[in-house]
Amino acid sequence: MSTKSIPVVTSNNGTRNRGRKVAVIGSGSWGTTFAKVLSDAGCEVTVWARRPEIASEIQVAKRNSQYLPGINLPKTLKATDDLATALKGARLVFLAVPSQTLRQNLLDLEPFLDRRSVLVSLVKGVEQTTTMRMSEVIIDTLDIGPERVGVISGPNIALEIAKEQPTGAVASCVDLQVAQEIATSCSAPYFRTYVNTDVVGTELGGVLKNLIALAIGIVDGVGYGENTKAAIITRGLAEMTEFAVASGADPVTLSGLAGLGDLIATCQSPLSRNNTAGRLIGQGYSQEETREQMQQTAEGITSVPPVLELAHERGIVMPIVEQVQMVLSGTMAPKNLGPHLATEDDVPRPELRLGVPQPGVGSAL
Ligand SMILES: NC(=O)c1ccc[n+]([C@@H]2O[C@H](COP(=O)([O-])OP(=O)(O)OC[C@H]3O[C@@H](n4cnc5c(N)ncnc54)[C@H](O)[C@@H]3O)[C@@H](O)[C@H]2O)c1
Ligand SMILES: O=P(O)(O)OC[C@H](O)CO
Repeated sequence: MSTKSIPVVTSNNGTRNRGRKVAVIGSGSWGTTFAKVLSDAGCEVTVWARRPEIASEIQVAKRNSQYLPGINLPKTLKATDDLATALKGARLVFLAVPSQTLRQNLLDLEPFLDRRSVLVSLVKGVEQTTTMRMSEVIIDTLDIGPERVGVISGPNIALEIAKEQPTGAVASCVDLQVAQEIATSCSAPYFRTYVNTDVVGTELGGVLKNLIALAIGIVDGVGYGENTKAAIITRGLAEMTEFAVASGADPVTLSGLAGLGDLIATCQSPLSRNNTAGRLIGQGYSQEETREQMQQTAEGITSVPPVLELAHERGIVMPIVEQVQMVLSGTMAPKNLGPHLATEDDVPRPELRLGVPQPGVGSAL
């Protein structure tokens, strides 16, 4: 056997990002992990933590033992509980807080923002009270143009990435140059970031896969096997695509990392909080008991009602998401969730239609 050494894949972003100051708002599992990615890509990173004890543990011990047990964070990573300190000199500001608190967090940080800064959402939820996507919440709250707002999404289970297991993501902004700047800042040797300008599709991929992962968790909790799960994933992708296209997304985005890629990761991983929440509900725990058991954010649970509200407005049928809603509200037993009850057809329908689903031209579902 040859003893030749195998070349190690490295990134030159360490030098490309030299001197680039960035801030990460939120120090839960994803905020802390993403701060590590940015640091490993060569950026000068400061994380803002709401709780002083978490800021202090990251700053001093280079650990976040509540969210990333056993992970050593980069020596250069800084943390603070002071927004002004975190945002000083940051051209890129990455947001990693729960979707339902983002609006208030933005109001709090607005006085300290550089006027040229770009805000990048890492959040995969919808605001319940307004049904807005996170990029819309940013634009609405800060009254800034879409060229100053980006989104990053993809198959990104935090703990795997914190262990430097390789994966990819997409950085999206209506301005391609800004998307490229964001992608450069977070391209580390184990984290490959692609670009697109389809903010709607990139963002909705991350929101909608959580709802399908809840369904997968529910049937897993019931004890159903791989056929049921494969059918839900496949039909789930069709629901996601139809909803996203009706919202203005490019269907191609939904077959990329932010759509299919993230759907696979979230539906397969026992580390996924949405998958886990679904599993607990499938095992018979109430929504309240499930919330109590979950120590971390499961965005899917709060996104179901606003997504269905938007689907009804747009004339989109989402049988799997409707079933998840019925299970969550206690009007359907978890064992009844599955593609067999999704529709009642007089005449069996074709499985797939060629071409792109068009809003208002009959449902692909
Ligand atoms: N964890 C992942 O693998 C992952 C990956 C990609 C995207 N995301 C998305 O990132 C977002 C954040 O998720 P997470 O995994 O970091 O969640 P988490 O539950 O691990 O952490 C949430 C953080 O927000 C803080 N927080 C709670 N209320 C707050 C408030 N009012 N103001 C400010 N901070 C508050 C918590 O203290 C915690 O630090 C979610 O939208 C999630 O979908 C998570
Ligand atoms: O743990 P979840 O279910 O919030 O999923 C985490 C990420 O979104 C996976 O990409």
